[in-house]
Amino acid sequence: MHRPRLTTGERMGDFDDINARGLVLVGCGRMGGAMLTGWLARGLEPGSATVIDPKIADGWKGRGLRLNAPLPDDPAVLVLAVKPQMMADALGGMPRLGETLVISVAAGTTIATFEDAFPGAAIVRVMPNTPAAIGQGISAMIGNGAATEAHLDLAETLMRAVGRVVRLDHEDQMDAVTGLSGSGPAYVFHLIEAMAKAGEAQGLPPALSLELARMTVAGAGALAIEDDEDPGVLRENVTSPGGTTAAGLKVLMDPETGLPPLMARTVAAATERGRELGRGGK
Ligand SMILES: NC(=O)C1=CN([C@@H]2O[C@H](COP(=O)(O)OP(=O)(O)OC[C@H]3O[C@@H](n4cnc5c(N)ncnc54)[C@H](OP(=O)(O)O)[C@@H]3O)[C@@H](O)[C@H]2O)C=CC1
Ligand SMILES: O=C(O)[C@@H]1CCC=N1
Repeated sequence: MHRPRLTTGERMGDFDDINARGLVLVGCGRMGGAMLTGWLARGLEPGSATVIDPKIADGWKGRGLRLNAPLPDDPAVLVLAVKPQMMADALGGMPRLGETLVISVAAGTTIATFEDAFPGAAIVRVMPNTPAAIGQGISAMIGNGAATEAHLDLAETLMRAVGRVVRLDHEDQMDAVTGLSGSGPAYVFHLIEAMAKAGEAQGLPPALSLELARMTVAGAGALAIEDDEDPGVLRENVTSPGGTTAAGLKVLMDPETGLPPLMARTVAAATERGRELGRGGK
């Protein structure tokens, strides 16, 4: 099975340069907050992190972070984690930075937009996902022409602190990545909801049905990683000839009405929305 290059795990020492020069995080909501949690757990010194967010959540206060403080002159990295629709505002407030690597995790917003805002800067566009909050994310990244291997390694160090990392060949893959793995956790959570409802429809109590659905998705996901086996083989391992799974999959895998065409439309819609946001859509 073809697998892209994946890296995971990180040594504490890899934050040395970031701790010395500083990290700036602009936008500390769901995604920025998830990443910051992982970085602090992996060796980012709180006093090296300047966090800019006008409505910073109370949970971040009193932890030694530099909250809404003046930016350092030449931080190692500036991470932009505001909504694409807020990006122009956020960029408008940025001072000129020295040799700082600029990382954006925003859906849609293109490298060209950041090149206009930070002429000559090394820029890495990253698409993470929220399982980063528990170190189980997957991030895809691509750099601009000014981003050296050292810049890409620095971005990878940060993203490896919150999960696995894949490098893309072209920026135009980023919208499909967003539609698949960036948005994907929401699809999986909805799968849990739909399975739980389906169990209820067959007479199970709601709490029991939700527990069965949640652990089934979590366990199957963990097995898919641990076993390193093609998911089709894992599926066949569950499917006894003439058994219950075969009866269920006949419905789920129907090429006209089953999950494949539905998932194709789902990922296509999310991908197209990423493209729209990239064109400046609101
Ligand atoms: N959530 C996800 O699963 C993923 C999100 N992303 C990307 O991450 C980015 C952030 O998304 P998410 O974390 O969900 O959004 P959130 O709204 O949770 O977080 C964004 C934060 O930025 C704050 N903010 C708004 N404007 C500014 C500004 N000018 N300067 C500093 N902070 C500002 C917001 O404050 P306020 O609420 O007051 O506006 C908010 O706290 C988006 O670009 C999204 O595409 C990428 C992958 C996955
Ligand atoms: O919904 C969004 O636009 C963001 C990007 C990927 C996940 N959340």
